[in-house]
Amino acid sequence: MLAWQGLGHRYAGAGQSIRYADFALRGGRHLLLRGASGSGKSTLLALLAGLLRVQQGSLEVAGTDLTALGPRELDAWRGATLGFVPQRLHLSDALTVAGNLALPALAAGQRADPARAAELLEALDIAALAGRRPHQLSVGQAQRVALARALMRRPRLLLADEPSASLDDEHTVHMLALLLDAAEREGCTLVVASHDARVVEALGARDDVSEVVL
Ligand SMILES: Nc1ncnc2c1ncn2[C@@H]1O[C@H](COP(=O)(O)OP(=O)(O)OP(=O)(O)O)[C@@H](O)[C@H]1O
Repeated sequence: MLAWQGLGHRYAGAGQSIRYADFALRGGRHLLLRGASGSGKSTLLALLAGLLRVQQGSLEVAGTDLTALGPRELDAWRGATLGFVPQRLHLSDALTVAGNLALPALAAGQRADPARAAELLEALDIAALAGRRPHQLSVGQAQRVALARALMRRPRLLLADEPSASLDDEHTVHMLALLLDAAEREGCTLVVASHDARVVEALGARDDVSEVVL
C-alpha cells in the first residue's frame, strides 16, 4: 500500500537532508507517523501526498510509483487517490458546509456530488449543519466537515496532520474514532501524523496500526 526506500528530502537552502528509514505498510493496516517537532512528519506527509516531489530514493503510494509521475499526472493522481485533513482545516467561510464539500470535485473540473455530500454528512452526524458557514461551527463540528470533505472523492488513502491540535482529551478520543471509523467504512488506509502523546497512546494500542518513529 505504502513503501519507501532511500527516501530523503532537502529543502532549498537547508544544509542537511531529512532521511527516512526504509519502510513498507501492508494492505489493511493503518499508519501512525510520530516524532518530535521538526523530525520531518509534515515533510513525509507532503511527500506521500505528492505535494513535494521525490528528490531522493523511491516512494510507492497506493500502487503508484510517485517518482514516475509528472506534475499534471501527480495532480490528477492526488485528486483521485488522496483525502487530506490538514492541521488548519482551511474551510472556506464564503461557502456553506455543503458548498465546502462540493469544492474537491469542482477543483478537479468535475460536477459536484450532493448525494455523496449528504451521505457523508449523515454518516458523520452533521447533516443538520449543511447550510451553516464554517464560522458558525464548533471546533469538533468543523473537523467533521473537513473529514467529510477529505472523503468526498472516495480516497484510497486518508491523511490526517496533527488531528488533535487544539482539542481537549475527550474531543481527541472522539476525533480518532471518527477517523478510524471513516477509514473502515470507506475501505481506505489512514495515515496520522502526530507528536501528541494521547494520539500515540490511543493508536499504539491498536493491532491494526503500524508506527513509523521519526
Ligand atoms: N519550507 C521549508 N524550508 C526549509 N526548511 C523546512 C521547510 N519546512 C520544514 N523545514 C524543516 O524541515 C524539518 C522537518 O520539518 P517538518 O515540518 O517536516 O517537521 P514536523 O515533524 O512535521 O514538525 P512539527 O511537529 O513541528 O510540525 C525541520 O527542521 C524544519 O525546520
